Amino acid sequence: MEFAQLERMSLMITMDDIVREGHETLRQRTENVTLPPSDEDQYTLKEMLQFIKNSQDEELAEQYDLRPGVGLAAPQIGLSKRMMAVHFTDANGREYSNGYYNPRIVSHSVEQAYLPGGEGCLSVDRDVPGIVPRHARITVKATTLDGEDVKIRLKGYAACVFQHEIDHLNGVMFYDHINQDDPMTPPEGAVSVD
Ligand SMILES: O=CN(O)C[C@@H](CC1CCCC1)C(=O)N1NCCC[C@H]1C(=O)Nc1ccccn1
Ligand code: NI
Repeated sequence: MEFAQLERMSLMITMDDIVREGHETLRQRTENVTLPPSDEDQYTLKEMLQFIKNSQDEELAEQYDLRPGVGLAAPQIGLSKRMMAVHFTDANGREYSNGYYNPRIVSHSVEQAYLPGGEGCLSVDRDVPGIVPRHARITVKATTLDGEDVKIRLKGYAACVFQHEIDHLNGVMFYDHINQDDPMTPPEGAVSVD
């Protein structure tokens, strides 16, 4: 591998690598990743997962000025590819920490859910108040960082996080879902996620 590629490969992701609103990749549909993934795609997805972990480490977040996050999608680092990473523990103490290629929602509940405090985004440097209606339960098929084809059933906070990330892969931002006429009123029958 030539030096330039090695040099690019050795850099950790910081906030400087995260594109903000107005950058075209945030509004593009991404292309599927060809599997098995190239060394470069594998390295990138590993770095995306590492960024999320680093962002939740107080010392590293302080040292590198990272905004704590629980998920990251490739368009947020200017890469129009169907890749995302998550690292968080849900209210039941279940841990989610992995990178995914070509995640897709294969089924979902009619029932809706929402995070009571609304949502934010590392690519959005402003508060956008409002309820973001999500599917309360989803089933996701994807290939993990380790190359395993998985089918995951998600509900609650985890379902919201995965939907937020998969939205990015389709050029959708969280505020696209907010009801402009009545942003703070949850849709009929929607449940709040604790
Ligand atoms: O596309 C991905 N993103 O834009 C990062 C987002 C993803 C979440 C937003 C709502 C559901 C998924 C993200 O993580 N945030 N949004 C902006 C600031 C806060 C931050 C967050 O929620 N941090 C956090 C850290 C530790 C524990 C709990 N929360
Ligand atoms: Ni986001």
